[in-house]
Amino acid sequence: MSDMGLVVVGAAGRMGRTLIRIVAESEGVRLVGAIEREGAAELGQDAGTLAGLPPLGVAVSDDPLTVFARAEGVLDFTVPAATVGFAEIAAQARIVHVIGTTGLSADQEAAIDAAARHAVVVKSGNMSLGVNLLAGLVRQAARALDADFDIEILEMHHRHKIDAPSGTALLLGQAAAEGREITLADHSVRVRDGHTGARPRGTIGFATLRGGSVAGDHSVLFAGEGETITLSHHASDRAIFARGAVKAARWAAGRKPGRYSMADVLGLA
Ligand SMILES: NC(=O)C1=CN([C@@H]2O[C@H](COP(=O)(O)OP(=O)(O)OC[C@H]3O[C@@H](n4cnc5c(N)ncnc54)[C@H](OP(=O)(O)O)[C@@H]3O)[C@@H](O)[C@H]2O)C=CC1
Ligand SMILES: O=C(O)C1=N[C@H](C(=O)O)C[C@H](O)C1
Repeated sequence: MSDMGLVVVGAAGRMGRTLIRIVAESEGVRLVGAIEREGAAELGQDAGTLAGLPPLGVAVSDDPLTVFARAEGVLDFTVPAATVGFAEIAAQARIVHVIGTTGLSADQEAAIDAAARHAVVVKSGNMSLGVNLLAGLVRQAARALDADFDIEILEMHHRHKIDAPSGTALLLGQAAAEGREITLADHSVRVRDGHTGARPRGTIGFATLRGGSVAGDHSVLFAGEGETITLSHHASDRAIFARGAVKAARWAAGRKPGRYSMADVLGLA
């Protein structure tokens, strides 16, 4: 079987460069395209050079329509509006779309659902094995502990991150809500400021820290009377997300159109 041809969009970004490196060193896949937005300084550069590797013979382009036509999958860690556009083009080309982008609105999520009627989409707020395993543990703990245990989700990321709470924090919140058999949207507290009053029982709180170069730290606290259980994940290298994305693309190849999660890919669903 020939290697799966992958395109990295947002090629010059933190994740884009990491993805190019991981695709180049992974078995069963090869880089066939690298996309940046119109006007980007990196257009025309070799994708390998951009990622700190020897040249790969793939020039960065701003023409996804042409590049997707010669690919079997797209790895997309960009921004929500760009991801919605790429989803339409990937669906037209009937190729796998692996989406790591976070911070999509409800309307943007609906656009991804629409694209997934025609193409295989794997979307997750976190592509690492560790976080997806953690989500299962959080679900289990939330099922075992009643609302006497307050659930709080704490995340910290680098100073450049533009969305909050992180996609991972929301994924972990969703897992906790499922364990408790409640709806996250009706129980989440995402902001606290000033005279807030006492904590409403049964809510799931989110706290966001931003600073430095932190790749992604998440903790879920179950705080009871006299004891607190903390479940945590610490990312020290973005390669964990990129390896997960490559795994997802390979898993998705040849599947029925639809929207899948990383838990599906890892057999944790
Ligand atoms: N699910 C997961 O496991 C993970 C998800 N993420 C998510 O991935 C996303 C990207 O993160 P990160 O790499 O740190 O961000 P960066 O800002 O470093 O990278 C995003 C890249 O996308 C480019 N871009 C923006 N619009 C377009 C467009 N229309 N066409 C092509 N390229 C475009 C940006 O270019 P420019 O800067 O010139 O605008 C930039 O190079 C975030 O949403 C983040 O939360 C990150 C890590 C793991
Ligand atoms: O922006 C990032 O960097 C990350 N974003 C994802 C998120 O929003 O959870 C995943 C990871 O934590 C890194």
